[in-house]
Amino acid sequence: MSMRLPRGRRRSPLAWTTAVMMASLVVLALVGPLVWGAAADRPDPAAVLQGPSAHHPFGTDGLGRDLLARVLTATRPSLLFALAAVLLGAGPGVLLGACTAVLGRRGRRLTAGLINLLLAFPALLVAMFLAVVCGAGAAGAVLALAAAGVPGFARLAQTLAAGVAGTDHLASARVLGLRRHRLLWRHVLPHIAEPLLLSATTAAGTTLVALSGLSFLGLGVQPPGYDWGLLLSQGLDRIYADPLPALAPGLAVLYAALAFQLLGEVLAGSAARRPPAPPVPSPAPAPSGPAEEGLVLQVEDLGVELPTPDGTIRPVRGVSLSVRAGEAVGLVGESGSGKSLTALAVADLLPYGARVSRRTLRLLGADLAALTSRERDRHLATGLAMIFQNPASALNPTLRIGTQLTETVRAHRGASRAVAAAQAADALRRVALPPELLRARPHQLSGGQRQRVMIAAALMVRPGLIIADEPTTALDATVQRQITKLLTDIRRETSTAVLFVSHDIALVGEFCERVLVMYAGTVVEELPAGRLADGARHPYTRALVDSVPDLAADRGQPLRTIGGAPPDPLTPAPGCPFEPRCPHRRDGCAEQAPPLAELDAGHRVACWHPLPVAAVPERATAS
Ligand SMILES: Nc1ncnc2c1ncn2[C@@H]1O[C@H](COP(=O)(O)OP(=O)(O)OP(=O)(O)O)[C@@H](O)[C@H]1O
Repeated sequence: MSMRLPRGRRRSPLAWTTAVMMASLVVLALVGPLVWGAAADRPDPAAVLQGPSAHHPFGTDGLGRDLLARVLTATRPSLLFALAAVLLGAGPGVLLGACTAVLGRRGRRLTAGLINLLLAFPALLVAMFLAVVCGAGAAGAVLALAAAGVPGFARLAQTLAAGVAGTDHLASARVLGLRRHRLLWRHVLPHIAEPLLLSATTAAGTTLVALSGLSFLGLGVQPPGYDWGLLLSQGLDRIYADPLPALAPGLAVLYAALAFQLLGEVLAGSAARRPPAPPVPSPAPAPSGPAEEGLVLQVEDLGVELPTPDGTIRPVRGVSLSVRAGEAVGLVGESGSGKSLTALAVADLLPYGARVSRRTLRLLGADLAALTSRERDRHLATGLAMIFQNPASALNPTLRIGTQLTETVRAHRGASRAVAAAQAADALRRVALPPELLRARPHQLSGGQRQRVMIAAALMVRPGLIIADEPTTALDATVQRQITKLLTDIRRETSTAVLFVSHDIALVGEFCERVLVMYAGTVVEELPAGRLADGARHPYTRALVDSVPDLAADRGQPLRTIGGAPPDPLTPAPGCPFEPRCPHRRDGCAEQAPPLAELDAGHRVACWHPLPVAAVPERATAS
């Protein structure tokens, strides 16, 4: 986390003023008691309650002690007590709020309810009540203000953590099976630390004022100790005769509070904000069907339901797929066809609120539904790796590459730091990256290098299956080829299976051995990749293949697209979902959805009237 100011800010008058004010406070807090401490405590019966003079610029108090020395000396306790109250309040508050990003659904609800309940009590009243209960004194006042600050920090941390909860790198860390406390310390707190620190800075100013207020009311620091609040209260009796003994500590409080506010303001100008979104894994009930020999992944009748503001949608319906060891299976379809949700359902990474149904869900032979949630996490962590579309967001920007590569094997396989580092260096070499990159941070790498790092991270756990969700979409064509070649080499060398999710049917055709075509949440055709170009029998698959431009295409003509739009997931029609867009539709197609029927070995299609193999397809409407 960097708190350095941008060049412009560092030079701005506001930044300079803030720096000078903060520096003066720090210096006074450090040297004040050493330089003026003795004078501040030395009584002088001959100079009791004197007004300002050359010898005592702010006058003296009832025991003849020099008030300037006392105000300067009070800088240290005043600041220390305020900072202690902020830290003691921020610690539990931040933990309470941030843990909502890693807790299960129930835990998150309970925590959110608790935070809401705490926020219902006015902070200042709570502070005064607790100060009375704890008894007058500095410790009681600090604890009271700390307790009153907990709900505010908790709410802020909860809101910020909700933003982190939706990020790919937290999903990556989850799929690696990291325990909750690791997720919290490594993947949530570093990302929300900056705005929290800014908020704590500002809170230090308001807490200082509140603490002075408690001392002023006699509930805070007690004599013979003193802070600015107590000095203010002692000077108030004679404010009409000698205003300075009351004004000086009051101005000191104002000065310090302003310095903290400005510091927060200046730092906030350089802080980055992150967008929020709330996802978590979802449970899956009911036992799975029988295991099939040789399958790395066996999915039967998978369905996903999602609540939306307009009603519940079923973006994945009755999807069945299987992947064998070392095989590459492509999942292809237009945007919104349900590819990613299918992949996320397998990895137990669906968004919050999603409901999963399935007849069978087996990874490496194990029925995921039959495992306890801890066993399932562990099985997924060691059996499956996920590569996301955007390697920039899938890697944690605050951690070095080495840390990100090693943390899974250290957590799951108990590898020592040295062994894990050696394995990470090997993994980097296998993806053609120099081991020196272990010390680099994600921002120092190119997009292609980051995606190689993601693949290296996947290799570290030696998974049976890699799910690659649009792994090359964010990369240029050359790097795209390098990454798919790398995945092919890894697959051949290690027999790792790959489920390759992409909207690019040409790429899937090249990379995969088998292809499943999805439309409106269902699989409409499954066929060997080699038969895509001329053997596709579903009109939708044909249209997808035909929409791929080639070098021979006439550049004067518009690119071929599929006319019409996918069906509204809120109002699914009873018949074939592609019927309204299908150039080959016939009577009856709209009445009942066709089942996924086997045409010949390895080729299944969900169409009432599959296109004949030899037919020259009627091109989909150009639009
Ligand atoms: N969290 C969510 N809440 C509501 N609807 C969602 C959510 N996530 C996805 N959907 C909807 O579910 C459908 C399928 O989404 P999914 O991401 O699986 O599609 P996709 O085929 O992977 O598309 P893309 O290639 O654009 O990612 C889409 O209509 C999408 O709008």
